[in-house]
Amino acid sequence: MPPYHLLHSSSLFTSSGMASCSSSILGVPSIYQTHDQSRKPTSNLPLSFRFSTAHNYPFRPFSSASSRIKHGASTSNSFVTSAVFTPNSSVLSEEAFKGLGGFGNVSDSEYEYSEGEIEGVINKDELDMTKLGLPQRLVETLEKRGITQLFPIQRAVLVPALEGRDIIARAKTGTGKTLAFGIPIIKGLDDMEQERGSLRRGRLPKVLVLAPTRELAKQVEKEFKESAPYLNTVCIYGGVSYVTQESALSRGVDVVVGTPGRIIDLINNKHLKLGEVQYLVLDEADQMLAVGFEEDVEVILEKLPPGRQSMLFSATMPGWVKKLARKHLDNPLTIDLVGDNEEKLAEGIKLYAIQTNATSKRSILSDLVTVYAKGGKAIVFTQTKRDADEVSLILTNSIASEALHGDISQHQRERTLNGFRQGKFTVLVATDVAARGLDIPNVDLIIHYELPNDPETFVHRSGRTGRAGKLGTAVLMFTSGQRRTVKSLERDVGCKFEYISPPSIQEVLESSAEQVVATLGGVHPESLEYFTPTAQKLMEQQGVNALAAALATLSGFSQPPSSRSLITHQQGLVTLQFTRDSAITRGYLSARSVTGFLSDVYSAAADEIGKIHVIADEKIQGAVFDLPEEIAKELLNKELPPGNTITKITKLPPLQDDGPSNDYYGRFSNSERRPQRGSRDRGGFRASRDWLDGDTSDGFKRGGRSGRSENSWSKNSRSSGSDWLISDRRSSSRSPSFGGRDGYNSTQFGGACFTCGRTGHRASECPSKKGF
Ligand SMILES: Nc1ncnc2c1ncn2[C@@H]1O[C@H](COP(=O)(O)OP(=O)(O)OP(=O)(O)O)[C@@H](O)[C@H]1O
Repeated sequence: MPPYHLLHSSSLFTSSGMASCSSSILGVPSIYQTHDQSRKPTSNLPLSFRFSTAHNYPFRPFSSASSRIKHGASTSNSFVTSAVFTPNSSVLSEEAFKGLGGFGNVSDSEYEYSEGEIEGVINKDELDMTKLGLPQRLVETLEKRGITQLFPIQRAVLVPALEGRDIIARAKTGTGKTLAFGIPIIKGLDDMEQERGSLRRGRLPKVLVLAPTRELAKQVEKEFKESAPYLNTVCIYGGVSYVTQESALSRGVDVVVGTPGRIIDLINNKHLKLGEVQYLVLDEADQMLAVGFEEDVEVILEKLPPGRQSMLFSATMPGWVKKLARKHLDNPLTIDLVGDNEEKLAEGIKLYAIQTNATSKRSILSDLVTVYAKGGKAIVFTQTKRDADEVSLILTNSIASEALHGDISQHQRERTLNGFRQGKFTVLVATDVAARGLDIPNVDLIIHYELPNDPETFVHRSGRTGRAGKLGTAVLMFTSGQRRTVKSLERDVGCKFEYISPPSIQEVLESSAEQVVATLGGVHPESLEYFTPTAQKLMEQQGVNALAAALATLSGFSQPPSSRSLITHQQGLVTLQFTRDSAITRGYLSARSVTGFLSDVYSAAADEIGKIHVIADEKIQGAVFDLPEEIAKELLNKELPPGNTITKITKLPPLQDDGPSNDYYGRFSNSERRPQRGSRDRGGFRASRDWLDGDTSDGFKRGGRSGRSENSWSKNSRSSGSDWLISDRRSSSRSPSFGGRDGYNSTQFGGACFTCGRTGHRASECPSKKGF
């Protein structure tokens, strides 16, 4: 048997090693039985893996980018097939795909395969749950949940995991990592049970899964319980009574899933004994570090018996995770379905970015939810617990919403999440504690109400939608000062945003009406009978207006929507466009000349005007600006000198400065009370530590956030990470959530005077005007 290039933890990703190449371990008719030196890849690929959209795979792993098999050079002592299959530039050991088709043992070359070449090679049966030699009862429970075919990460992990290999793996969000370790473990337990007879009372756990958050732990527990209800799975986490967990353990247990703090407590009080653990899973290992669990994890790992099998799932590979892997994993195989260069987000997530400011973002938020979630579920991510509460409260006026963060009791958090899962309310406003691992089916929209702290958080937040192959939308809200950070984000994550404007009133009304129409479809026919006579009478009397009135009321628009600025989206303002005929008036149009013009026509308008934006079109001399509704109405009625026009517009033309340059333009940004810098609870990981394992007595002592993780999975992200931090820091000083400039006076005019150009007073109060 020739040696194969494997990805080892000893060098963590580069060294070579020996591997056996067993076949048909799952009863899969394997094309790849041995590494035959004589086989060479040709256009008839020996490697086979088919990812066809017809099978509804969670992402297009091997299709969009060319997929590569790298064949390494012969070494002096042996021929090394560096058969690293790189779907979408992912690094994936050949070992992981044993049984899926042969990697030829070939000469020193590299092959690029097109989508067409890759497709059509793998045998579909190789992903079919019924044909993998899995326990029948597992196949049946999975089938009942609609899980009939392996997802790529599950297929990649399955064979080596069943062979007993230690594994380090990563895959994109929502691609089924839980079952990737769950299926082989359940099969392993099933085999053990067959050998040893029925499961005895008081038995010690064979499986330990460590998760960084309670919610994630509960989810993994759920996945095990739903897939193998015949096993006893116990979830151990803080914030709830010890008694239930202790008695569950004493009854005998197969799988323990939990957060490190409570697990340590139960080990210490001797209710949890790890002496028979045969499988260890470290889920979201990098997150353990981020939330300060590293010490606990190390203590737990020391207590596990040697010879167990370990699997480590991690989105990034900070030094601590590498060290952990080196110390506690045995010659692990690395499976990376994300890769360095390609997009880190799961396929099917459409990304939008919208520039907002402190004043407008709340009103824009509810419109974004209306237009982009279309009545489905949405999660809004805020930076702080306080923001989560406030935003949820404000949204509740128009859309049913609840907040979720670490200050909410464990029981309430579970109620909230269940309510959201069941569709009792449609918008969850959460801090980043909900960013990782939460698997809530059919979340249509993610809104980043505040920029995430780092690219990984962006990926994980966004990954709460577009799960298991479904489509989803994520919208990033940012201020003008954060543009650079948004660009860094695109670079780091390998994604592209489509920049959008706030939804227009028309779009909001249309979406609301569509949602009402969808709800109408759910009215029970028997209920209809009660209302039909009245409906008929109304139709006779009012025709289509009757229906329109019903739609308007149900949409929450029984009163016409108030006007809204197209520039700031603030209610009660109207955006007007001023143009002058360049044939009549020569010269450059400036903001000051617009104010001057307005002063002559209607001075109240000049006094009340917000920031003036000059139109970016060489052929048009014009500008747009906001005015309060009443003043705008008056102005529109004024007679203007020939060659000048003022109109109310419904769509913004391209503007020279691309919208407001900071959060302090014109009087209209003053209306919102701004909290003082420092008075905010910054939330973040440290503050959210109690969410994770809140029952531990030492609270945050174990370290909280241990600094930003270095990311060795991605060469790019390390270098650009510092960019990110720099731009983030820079932007945070301007961030609306921290109140902007120190000493900001909420009653003071924040814009520049259009007469003299100085800040701090309006044109009407301009000292220089007195001399006119
Ligand atoms: N083979 C499959 N077929 C259909 N659905 C599946 C399959 N495997 C997993 N799922 C479902 O896909 C969803 C996402 O799975 P899971 O939560 O394990 O993803 P994940 O990769 O761990 O995501 P994250 O990185 O966000 O934690 C779950 O609802 C799960 O039940």
